[in-house]
Amino acid sequence: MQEQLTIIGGGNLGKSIISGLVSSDIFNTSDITVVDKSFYNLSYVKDNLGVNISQDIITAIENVKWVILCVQPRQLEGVLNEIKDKVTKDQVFISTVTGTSIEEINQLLPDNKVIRVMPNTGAAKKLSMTCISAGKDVKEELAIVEEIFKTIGETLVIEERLMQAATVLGASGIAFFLRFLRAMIQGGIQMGFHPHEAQIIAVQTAIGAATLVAENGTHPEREIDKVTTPQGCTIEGLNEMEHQGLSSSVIKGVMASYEKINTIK
Ligand SMILES: NC(=O)C1=CN([C@@H]2O[C@H](COP(=O)(O)OP(=O)(O)OC[C@H]3O[C@@H](n4cnc5c(N)ncnc54)[C@H](O)[C@@H]3O)[C@@H](O)[C@H]2O)C=CC1
Ligand SMILES: O=C(O)[C@@H]1CCC=N1
Repeated sequence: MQEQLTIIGGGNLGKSIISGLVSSDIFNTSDITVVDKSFYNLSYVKDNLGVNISQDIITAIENVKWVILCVQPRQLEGVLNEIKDKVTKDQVFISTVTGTSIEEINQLLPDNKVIRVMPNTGAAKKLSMTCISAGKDVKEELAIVEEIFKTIGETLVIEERLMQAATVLGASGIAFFLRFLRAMIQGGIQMGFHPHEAQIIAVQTAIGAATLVAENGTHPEREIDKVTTPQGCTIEGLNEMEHQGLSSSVIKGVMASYEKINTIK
């Protein structure tokens, strides 16, 4: 793409998105700029990702078509107030900011098209799940944003009312799956593997499990049935996990996260 892209906020998610984008070829590296207050984050970006860096937010968005907002919810209002008198109508704002609606952003940037996206840190490996929503009048830009995020993983266009749920399932979901993975590794160590061996086995098994469902399109329980030999060790382990509340605690955790997200500002 010939146009330029600026990311405001080169923190955890910003760095993951940039890592993915520089290893895809949708933008030239020289057309990507990261602006951040933190020199520490900027020097990481410069040294490892090779894109332009800036601490001057106004200069960094000048003549740039696409602006990704990637700051924490509490930081967003300050950023929008800083730039609102300098933006031009043709600039499109792509917000990753949790819990902030398109309408709220349009209150400060009334003349700009705004698209909400919810990627995850898998973006760094081009394995993001990115949910996207936009208003009715932004069809053309929505298609381009889909194209951009498709280069760093899977995308799904959703209604904006589902953005909070997408955040919990798809973005926080990275942490939820990793906690389960950690528990598997701990079990492996207790059975006698060195931690690094347990990690190799658990990680590859997780990739295999997810790939079976992704590529076969089957329900997870169908793939579970293929593993559970009658009276075998798998069903013994699964039933004990359920007696201890595995599914129930995961669903309760997801819902606690969902309740919290509606209070974030
Ligand atoms: N970390 C994750 O996995 C995900 C985060 N999100 C959302 O993305 C947004 C960013 O999250 P993180 O990257 O985790 O936060 P972070 O705190 O790691 O990064 C935010 C960055 O913005 C910079 N910043 C703050 N105010 C600024 C300003 N006025 N001008 C320039 N730079 C400024 C900070 O220095 C920091 O580097 C949040 O709204 C978060 O809820 C969404 C999905 C996943
Ligand atoms: O924990 C958070 O609030 C953000 C949103 C999803 C991932 N990190």
